[in-house]
Amino acid sequence: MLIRTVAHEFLRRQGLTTIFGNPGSNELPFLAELPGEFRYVLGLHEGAVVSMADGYAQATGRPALVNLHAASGSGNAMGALTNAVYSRTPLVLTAGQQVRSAIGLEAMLSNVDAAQLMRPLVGWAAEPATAADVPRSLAQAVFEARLRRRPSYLSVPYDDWTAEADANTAAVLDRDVERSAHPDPAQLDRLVAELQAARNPALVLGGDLDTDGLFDEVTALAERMGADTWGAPSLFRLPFPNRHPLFRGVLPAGIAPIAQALEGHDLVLVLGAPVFRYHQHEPGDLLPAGTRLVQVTDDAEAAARAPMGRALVTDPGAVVRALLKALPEPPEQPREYTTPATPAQPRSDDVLHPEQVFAALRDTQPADTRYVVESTSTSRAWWRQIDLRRGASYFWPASGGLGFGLPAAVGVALADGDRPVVGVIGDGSANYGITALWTAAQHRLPVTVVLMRNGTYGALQWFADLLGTPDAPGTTIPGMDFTTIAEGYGVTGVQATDLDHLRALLAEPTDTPRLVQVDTESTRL
Ligand SMILES: Cc1ncc(Cn2c(C)c(CCOP(=O)(O)OP(=O)(O)O)sc2=O)c(N)n1
Ligand SMILES: [Ca+2]
Repeated sequence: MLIRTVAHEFLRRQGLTTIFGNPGSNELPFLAELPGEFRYVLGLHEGAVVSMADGYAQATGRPALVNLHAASGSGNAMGALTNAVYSRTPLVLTAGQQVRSAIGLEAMLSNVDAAQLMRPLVGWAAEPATAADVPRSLAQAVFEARLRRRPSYLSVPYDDWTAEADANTAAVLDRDVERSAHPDPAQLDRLVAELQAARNPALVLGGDLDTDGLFDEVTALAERMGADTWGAPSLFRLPFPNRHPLFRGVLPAGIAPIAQALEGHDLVLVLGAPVFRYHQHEPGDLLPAGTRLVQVTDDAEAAARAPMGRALVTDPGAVVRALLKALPEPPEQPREYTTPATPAQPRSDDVLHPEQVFAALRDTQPADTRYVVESTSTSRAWWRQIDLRRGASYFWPASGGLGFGLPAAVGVALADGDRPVVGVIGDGSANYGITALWTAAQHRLPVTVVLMRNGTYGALQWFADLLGTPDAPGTTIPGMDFTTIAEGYGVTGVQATDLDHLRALLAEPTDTPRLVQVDTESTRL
């Protein structure tokens, strides 16, 4: 039996039969003789490949397999990989390497120090010392990704795949690794006592809770506590209904504004989030005077690096379920969802305000739509208008690395055809993952891309104001027409001419990929 055969069989048993990739000659010996259950999703750039896999893994809730080309391909993947690191997506990255005898003399396509290239982004990286160790190393890459909830990377010299496997090599086929982490009863008792003693506790909820499928339990916990509930700053998934009467918004990503937002709360319970994913530097007090913070996360590194508070490293889901058991039921309260504000109007009549676009999506798209959003200056408008009441409804680039949105929308659509998928993509962001349109066309995916064309890197213009650098160059991007770019990749492109036309376009269901371009006013974060 060949090493390749053992590797394919191990991947099949682990359910890793969808390969997101862009191949070079080094990868062909791995991709040969794939069993029938496998499918290969070709992306035209490694950034798009990784972000498609990221969206797919987040939507399926399982690891996803990626196959990249040596150094050039792996290097192209790094930007997209930063998002997968912070959304804690268990991607298994494999990459082809030159034949063993040619690596040292740096023949073409040698990845000279393959494992080193991908650190510190990946949680684990290796290149097996012998062909016989390839299947075990592949298994380790899979288990490391799952256990660390962080991408892993394995580089394999391409002459290894056709080496003969021995009985020990094949032993890996029966392996599996599980982990369970439950809080200690004393830790729980202490947390319950703190919550019951708190005068005015607040909840801060992180994207990990939605990744873990805890949307409904967390909503029940907030109602049980009757607590003001916030989304964690730089939120990459929505773990709570954003129009729920207890929802106070997504915390701003600045030190001082977070402390201001939490004013009046004597205890802040952070679930499934780092403390905190700050962004713009707005120095100030970390917390209001007298406020205590408790963080519950299974991300030990996030717990270790927090600048304040106490952390409990355990499964947040286990804590949520335990608190639901321990805290008394409140009197029945009507759950009156909040009504969106009237959408803001643009300053000129040849563009729409982003709030008008988002209100149109809210009013026309099915309630179970999944949104993949990468439009960096319109977040305030987004949360003022959208109404999301289900889990796995919102995906955002977790490290802020652009190029996630368009490919991830394709990956989410590939994962689950039961829920409609809409990408809300800025005209700047679109360019970093634009090739994913081609993959969407090839797979005839029913995904809608709303292309927000404001002719600027709007978020950077906001930062330029904040940083006092209004004269910085490189923040305007005029003259692009994504309807023709989309057509060039095989996707129908339509220009929305006004609000009524946009609403009519969005109200039409689609069974093929389409891009709807809308001219919008450049707004501030
Ligand atoms: C890979 C990459 N390159 C550059 C940036 C820097 N950047 C850039 C270039 C932004 C502007 C995005 O423009 P957009 O058109 O997508 O959205 P807005 O106009 O709404 O800001 S926001 C931001 O952080 C980034 N985050 N990631
Ligand atoms: Ca823009």
